[in-house]
Amino acid sequence: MAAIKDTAITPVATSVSEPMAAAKKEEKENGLLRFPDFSQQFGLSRESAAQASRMGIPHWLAHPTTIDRDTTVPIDDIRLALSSHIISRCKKANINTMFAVQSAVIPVLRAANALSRLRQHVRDLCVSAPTGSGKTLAFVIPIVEKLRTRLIMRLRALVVLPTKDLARQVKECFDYFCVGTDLRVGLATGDVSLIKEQVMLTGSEAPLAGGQSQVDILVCTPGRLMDHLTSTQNFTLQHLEFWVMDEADRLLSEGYNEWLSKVQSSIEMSSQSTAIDVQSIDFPVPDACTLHDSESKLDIIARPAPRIQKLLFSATLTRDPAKIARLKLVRPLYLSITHAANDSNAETSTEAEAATYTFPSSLAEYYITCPVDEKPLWLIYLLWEQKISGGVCFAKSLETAHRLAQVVQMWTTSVSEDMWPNQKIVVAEYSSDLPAAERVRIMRLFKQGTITLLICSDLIARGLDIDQIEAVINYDVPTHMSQYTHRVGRTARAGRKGQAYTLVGESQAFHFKKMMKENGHWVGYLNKISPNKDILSLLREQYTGALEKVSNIYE
Ligand SMILES: Nc1ncnc2c1ncn2[C@@H]1O[C@H](COP(=O)(O)OP(=O)(O)OP(=O)(O)O)[C@@H](O)[C@H]1O
Repeated sequence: MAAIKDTAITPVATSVSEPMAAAKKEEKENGLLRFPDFSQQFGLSRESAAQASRMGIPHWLAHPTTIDRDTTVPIDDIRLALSSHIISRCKKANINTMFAVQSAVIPVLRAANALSRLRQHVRDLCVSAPTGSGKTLAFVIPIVEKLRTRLIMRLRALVVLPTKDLARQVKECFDYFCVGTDLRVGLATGDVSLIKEQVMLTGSEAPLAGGQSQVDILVCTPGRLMDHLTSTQNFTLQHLEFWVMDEADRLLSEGYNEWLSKVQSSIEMSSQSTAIDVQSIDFPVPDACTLHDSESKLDIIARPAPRIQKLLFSATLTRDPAKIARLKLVRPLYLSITHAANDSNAETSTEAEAATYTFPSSLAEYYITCPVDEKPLWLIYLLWEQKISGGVCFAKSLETAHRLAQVVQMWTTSVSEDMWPNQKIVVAEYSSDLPAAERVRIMRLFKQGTITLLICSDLIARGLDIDQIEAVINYDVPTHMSQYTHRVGRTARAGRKGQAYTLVGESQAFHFKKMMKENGHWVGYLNKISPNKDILSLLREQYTGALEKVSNIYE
């Protein structure tokens, strides 16, 4: 997810292949009109496709349309069909080419929007693309393009994200591209009171049969969306055209069960309520349907509601058939940004097929094996030896993060300056327990470089887009590949270089290696660091002192 920044960003290396010789029928239907690299060149083998079908994975999900992650397209390429408004906003943010995911998704959405006003034919889209590959702009740009010429304000785009921080980030991105248009973007995350949000969303009018909206685009978290569906007067999804689920696999996971069915039923109810007998209308004309509109009341009410296009984005999209079925997708198209070299790095063909996780090409990955009970010492060793600044260190729980931060802090204060020529380590704990203002302060100091290492739980493991993160350290070994993917994805974003280090306890080494191998991400990806024993024993002395001080705090 991205806030648009003023700083120059180096895009990934350009490798636009020739347009395909002939647009196939299927591609035309998808809106994939003669676009580069859209062949099924890295699709599943026949064998694994058969296996997918045995597992109940639908055909479309087992056969993604794949796009090489190094594909880029200039922003003024005719196939993107971008307006001068969007092009100038892009240029202002130093965005001169579209990344692979944007090059793939934007034409599909632009084509779908252009083809029919009623959009009855539109296909739902599932997009899987590596962390930091630019998924946010892939939906922000086409939505703004579609809506920026609208006449009246209605809630037409709903963007749902799992956390407040991510929602705020995406809202900033929409705000940036909406500058110079009449579009209004709302944020509903519970950061302000429900009443304030209600006034922001729908005003304070008496109930209107068709609802009313003061925003065109709403970025929200699932919990707050449910609050508005149940208790906000005039809040309606009946005019919705886009429903984006970013970090979709998270939104479909156990903890987020209820919201999906609530939104689905709200949409179904409103689509039924549009099938009104037009002769019998005697309720007040809904504001959202008529104000400033050139169309007549009957036109609007009699017309079927536009079909909502569901857009799912994730770096680790679920292939669980049951979860996917709950979404009730219509003619879904699955776009997957992947990497041809996945195949060449994998040891075996089974590994190549298992390589469903794609990582940024600018990411270097390392691991270091160490005794579990000495992990803090080895973390300190890594910080020192690898000269890590701008680092984020992930621990498995808030408690571990808290204790670890204390040990490292004690250690940094107990070593003499001359042990650290030209290197300063300033550590801060960053946790959901901290008040929001304190988190903002810590993040500001981190961005300024005053704090060099953030120690946290998985709070910011997903989606967060911070340029200054140069390295990620897995202090606790991730238990799932998707957890590993999202954590390390906080660095090496948008083509920038980044490093990921994993501290693997000796007893965890077997499972870590197994997980990586099963996911086709071991040989050629993970590099082992062998420690310098002399330096380690030098550091051990101060470390023991720091440990004692922390133990005293707890006694
Ligand atoms: N075409 C582009 N040119 C230059 N920079 C870009 C481009 N597109 C996106 N970016 C920048 O790339 C960074 C990562 O983008 P974004 O946050 O959308 O990634 P993401 O794919 O959503 O990652 P994650 O899966 O971790 O959420 C952002 O800082 C964004 O501004």
